[in-house]
Amino acid sequence: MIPPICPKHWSESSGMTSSPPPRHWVKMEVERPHGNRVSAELGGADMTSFKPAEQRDKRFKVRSFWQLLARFAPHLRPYRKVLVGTALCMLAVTVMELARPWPLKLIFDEILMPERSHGGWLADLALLTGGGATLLAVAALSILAIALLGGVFGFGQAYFMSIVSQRVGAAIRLQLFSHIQRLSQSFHDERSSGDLMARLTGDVGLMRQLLVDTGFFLAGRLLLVASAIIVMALMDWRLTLVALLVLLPLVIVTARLVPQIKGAARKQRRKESQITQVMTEGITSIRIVQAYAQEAQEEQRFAQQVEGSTEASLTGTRLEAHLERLVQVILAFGTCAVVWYGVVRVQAGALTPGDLLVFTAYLTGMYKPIRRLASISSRIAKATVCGQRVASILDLEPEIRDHADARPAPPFKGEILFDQVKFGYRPDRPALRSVDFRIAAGETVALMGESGSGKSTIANLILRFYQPSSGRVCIDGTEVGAYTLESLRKQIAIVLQDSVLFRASIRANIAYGHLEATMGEVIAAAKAADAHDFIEALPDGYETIVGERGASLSGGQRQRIAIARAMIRDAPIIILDEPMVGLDTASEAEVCKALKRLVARKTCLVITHDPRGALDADRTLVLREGKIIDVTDVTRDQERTTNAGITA
Ligand SMILES: Nc1ncnc2c1ncn2[C@@H]1O[C@H](COP(=O)(O)OP(=O)(O)OP(=O)(O)O)[C@@H](O)[C@H]1O
Repeated sequence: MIPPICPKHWSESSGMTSSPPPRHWVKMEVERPHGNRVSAELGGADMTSFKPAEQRDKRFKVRSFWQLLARFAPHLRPYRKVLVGTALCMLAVTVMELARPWPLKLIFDEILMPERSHGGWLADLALLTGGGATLLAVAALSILAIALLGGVFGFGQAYFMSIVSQRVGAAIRLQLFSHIQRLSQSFHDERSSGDLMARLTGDVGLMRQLLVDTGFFLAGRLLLVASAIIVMALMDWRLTLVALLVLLPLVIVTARLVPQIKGAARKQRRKESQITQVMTEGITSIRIVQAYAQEAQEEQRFAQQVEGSTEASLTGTRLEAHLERLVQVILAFGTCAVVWYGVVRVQAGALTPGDLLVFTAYLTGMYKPIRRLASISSRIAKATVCGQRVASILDLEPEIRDHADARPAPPFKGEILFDQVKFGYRPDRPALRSVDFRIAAGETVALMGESGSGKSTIANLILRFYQPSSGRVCIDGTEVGAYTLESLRKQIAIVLQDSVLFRASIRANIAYGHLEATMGEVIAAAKAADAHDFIEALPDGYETIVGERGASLSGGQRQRIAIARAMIRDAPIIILDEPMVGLDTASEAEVCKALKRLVARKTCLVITHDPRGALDADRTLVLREGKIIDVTDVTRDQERTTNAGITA
């Protein structure tokens, strides 16, 4: 089978390989009639370890938070003005934080204990206001003004920050989505959609939140700590040294515990991603799950992942709590030493009581981010894991892409040539062994053969989803690799056994084959596909939203919409992959009629098990174990087998 189509797999005649889809299409959800792959990946393997062949030698670049910031910093560029606004607000907030204890110093040194004043600009202010009640009013109103201004600038900072954070998150998500859409089939063969969803939703969201919010928080705190240290040093460098002494034990403790916290946070984040993965697979594959009555098994698998995540989370929380207690004790020693030595300095007349007040206030501000060291490290570790998971996808180059000298394909006549084509999805397992055939323009050729003989692989190579390991696949005498992917695929229309319908109107689903199509063209295509009458009979006609998974339509109706979609594309080459399998006799007759109209005067390759599905093909090619064998040979084989059976 050709893999089922959806935006992540391929676009059925969409030509979405190198230009982004129009906005109204991006929103559509994908319907996959038989649910997602339920495969060996069910165990929720850690997909960060995945490296496709072409990437195996590349070392992963993002290892630390700073590398992560550097990696995604270009996304900040469009928001330079907002960033300047954030920086200015941050600066103002820092100034307000620094100013906060000064009115109290004014009250202590110039109102309560003027005899201990050391002069300076506060004493000048006291003189200017005449002291007493006026000075007290100035001090009290300053407290209010500083708080108000701090609040206003703090709001501005949070507002600008959220703009940057949301926009950057959206840009990264869009970049990742576009990139995933352009990655080759070989990549999608190996990835579960659950893993990709986890990266697109959870990882990008968390990374954005932590990267921008934690980044700004750290920047703000660093600014405050640096300016507080400068002001403190100017006031009394000895006391500042005492305040900074606590850094030594802090460094020792954090050097021991932070890596463990980071390890636990990384593990927890990976487990959370696996939960999303298992959850997405369970929900998107609900038909298979219910059909096989595997709900209990899915629940168990989900519970296992939740348990793993809870354990990692508990380990992280325990380590964080441990570090927090230690930091608190060390900081308490620091505060104790500063207050002790500070009082000695006040008694010695080197500082005023107000100075000590400012000192202790700054100390609190300085110690605040240190106290949050544990949670910050854990957030940083999580952001790094998320960033790594996102960057590891963005770093992948599509295996199949336009060659440097690729040119747009001219309008095809439709001749297809396979010349000594060899190909294997895995190097050790050939799917095609030296395949040779030619389909003339306008010819309909049926491709038959037992399951696994390589029929869909031939279609995959015509669409250039994969690269042959040797030999040539040509259209109109030119190798498909010489054309740009978009121009090649735009001239091929496909209809599959399980046609994918998007969660959108029937009109939009048909127009997917040719986005600029007019309503008249949509109706004409539907009429040609024998779909017009049943569409008109639906309550909203062409505007009927196809229910999730196309549940409101029968298999035959879905197929006829898919045929209309291929019809509207008016492509010179049509590929039909078992389009009538699973239909009842009545639907089969209707679909067959529509298909015959679709393939008239086009080059058509019909993949089928059943001679009835060959649509009066001009020729039949038969594949066996990756090799073409002439139809007459097969007939002879069959006759021989039949005769042998009769003789026996
Ligand atoms: N994405 C893939 N990765 C690895 N092996 C694959 C992949 N797709 C197909 N194969 C293998 O390649 C061989 C040919 O597969 P292909 O799908 O072309 O057969 P087919 O004749 O179309 O079968 P069917 O009629 O059952 O759809 C098979 O052995 C199959 O297991």
